[in-house]
Amino acid sequence: MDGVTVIDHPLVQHKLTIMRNKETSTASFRRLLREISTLLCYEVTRHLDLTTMRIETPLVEMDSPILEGKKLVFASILRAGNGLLEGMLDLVPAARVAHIGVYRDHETLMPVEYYFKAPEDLANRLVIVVDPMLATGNSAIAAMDQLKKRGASNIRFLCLLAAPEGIERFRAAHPDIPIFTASIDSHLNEQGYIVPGLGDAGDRMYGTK
Ligand SMILES: O=P(O)(O)OC[C@H]1O[C@H](OP(=O)(O)OP(=O)(O)O)[C@H](O)[C@@H]1O
Ligand SMILES: O=c1cc[nH]c(=O)[nH]1
Ligand SMILES: [Mg+2]
Repeated sequence: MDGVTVIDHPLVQHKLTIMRNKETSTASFRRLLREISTLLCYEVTRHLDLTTMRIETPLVEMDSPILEGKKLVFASILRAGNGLLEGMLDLVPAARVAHIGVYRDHETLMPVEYYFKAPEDLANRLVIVVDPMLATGNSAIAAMDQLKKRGASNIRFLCLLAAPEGIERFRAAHPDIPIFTASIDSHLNEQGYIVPGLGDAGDRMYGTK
């Protein structure tokens, strides 16, 4: 699918299967989400620009490649995005962080925005937005709208599961933003849940249901 990268690494798929299993405990689900996010982070950052740093090895001086971590922003769509965020920060501790509070109204499936805090000068940074679920796409689209309103123009979206309906809507609204996901699932059910899916990611992470 155009603009969508499916991260089908065996370790990712193995962990995802355990997360989908309804018998998996809250503690295990949270740990797996953190583990899987480091693997997904590896792929979503694959093409990042490097600069060089002059260092001395025990033998010689050299210009060695280094990431400009401060130029990177990880933006978590609350709440469930925080599960991905933690593993990403394990790998890139110097990244800056944005929090975007959005939940979807269970009746209308429309996004309700309640919080936004991001580093300044988003225009000069790569923003990687994380949320485990892309269902209707409404929450992610709202988050991207907010980031663009504040100047962000170089954005990527990382999720764990995506529904075809959400991908289509997201790509129509934000064709410039590539999507990275571990799976494109079958469809959305009448309540807007991804099938086969893994249920409500936030509730499974935090044990709120
Ligand atoms: O693509 P959509 O149809 O908008 O659905 C996806 C959104 O739903 C979930 O969040 P939820 O609204 O359950 O909030 P929570 O993370 O606070 O539980 C998920 O983490 C996404 O943000
Ligand atoms: O299946 C879904 C859809 C939206 N949000 C979730 O957490 N799960
Ligand atoms: Mg949410």
